[in-house]
Amino acid sequence: MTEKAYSQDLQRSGKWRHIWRIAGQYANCSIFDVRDHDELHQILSGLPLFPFMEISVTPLLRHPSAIREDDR
Ligand SMILES: O=C(O)C[C@H]1C=CC(=O)O1
Repeated sequence: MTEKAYSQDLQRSGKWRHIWRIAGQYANCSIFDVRDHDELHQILSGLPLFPFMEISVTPLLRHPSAIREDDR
């Protein structure tokens, strides 16, 4: 499976909620909706380019001042 197909399948499933290109870089900023660290690791390590990637992970949670009920 290609990187694009793998990513788009996960986007359709709702696990990979956002993918944004970082302007001026071959890099992206993505938001995943996962159960736990283990699920995130399984998803990231399944990327065909995983062995060549530099990934940093920042856990996020809903902000108490957020006004939208559903950020999807
Ligand atoms: O282009 C990228 O940012 C790398 C990679 C991540 C998802 C995808 O479709 O390609």
